[in-house]
Amino acid sequence: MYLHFFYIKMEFNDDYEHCIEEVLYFPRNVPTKEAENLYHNLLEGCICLDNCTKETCLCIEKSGTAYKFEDIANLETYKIEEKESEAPTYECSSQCKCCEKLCGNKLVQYGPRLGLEVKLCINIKKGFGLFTRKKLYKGNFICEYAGEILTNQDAIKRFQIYKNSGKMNYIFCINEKFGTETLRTFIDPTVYGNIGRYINHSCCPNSKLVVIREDSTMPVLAVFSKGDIEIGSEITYDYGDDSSGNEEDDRKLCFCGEKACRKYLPYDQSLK
Ligand SMILES: C[S@@+](CC[C@H](N)C(=O)[O-])C[C@H]1O[C@@H](n2cnc3c(N)ncnc32)[C@H](O)[C@@H]1O
Repeated sequence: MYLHFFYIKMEFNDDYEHCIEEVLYFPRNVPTKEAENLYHNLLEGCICLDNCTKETCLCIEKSGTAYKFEDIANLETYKIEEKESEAPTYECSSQCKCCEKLCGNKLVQYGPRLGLEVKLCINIKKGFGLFTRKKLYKGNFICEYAGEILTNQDAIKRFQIYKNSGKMNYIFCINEKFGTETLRTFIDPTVYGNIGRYINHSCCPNSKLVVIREDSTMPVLAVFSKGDIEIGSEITYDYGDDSSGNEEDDRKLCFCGEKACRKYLPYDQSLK
């Protein structure tokens, strides 16, 4: 009886809603019909008999790092380690043989942490933003950036439609390098998405993006804190390196308010 109680995992509970009616809450990525076949390959899982460790687990070995935690049963205590390579982090999944409750290599798949809040930013030109009502520590998982997964062609088409109708851009392109190949994945939470869609850009951000893989080759984009984040702070990450150009090139002004502001929001030239 005591053991049973000890092993109950305090899972995150994805009970957020959108504050905008026309947006539908989708907790995880969903490929469109056109993109469905891009990610049909299942990944090999681990064969750990009980808990997963750096020494035994194939998924942790592929990642190069493991999550650190004070309490395996409390996901709020989990932290991602810094790693030198930009290789994805492989979480254990339905393909693995390890024991669900004893595995410390599952985090992002349980959904966003509690205590996040969507509200209008003080500078209303930024629109809504995502804020935390709880203190976060360096390496804590915040939420996924989930939405529809698009083909390259659809991403270009939709980007133009959104731009011509004066809408904000939510399409995010993940660029992953595998040797000489670059894999580009487009996530669009404009209509179907989760709470991650409200995260604004900052030129001096408090969070970063990490690419995760679970049971398939479809990437999952996860937001982790870069340092400690105080109660009430807005969660931000850097949308990308390319802040070149000017308003004549349709560049949007950045209102992050940081001293080191690069003046324009980063822009993905390939969607132009
Ligand atoms: C992913 S959405 C972020 C959430 C958005 N603010 C909202 O109200 O839903 C990206 C859009 O937010 C706005 N945005 C994000 N960061 C900004 C910043 N630092 N300065 C100005 N606008 C920003 C831009 O319009 C951008 O296209």
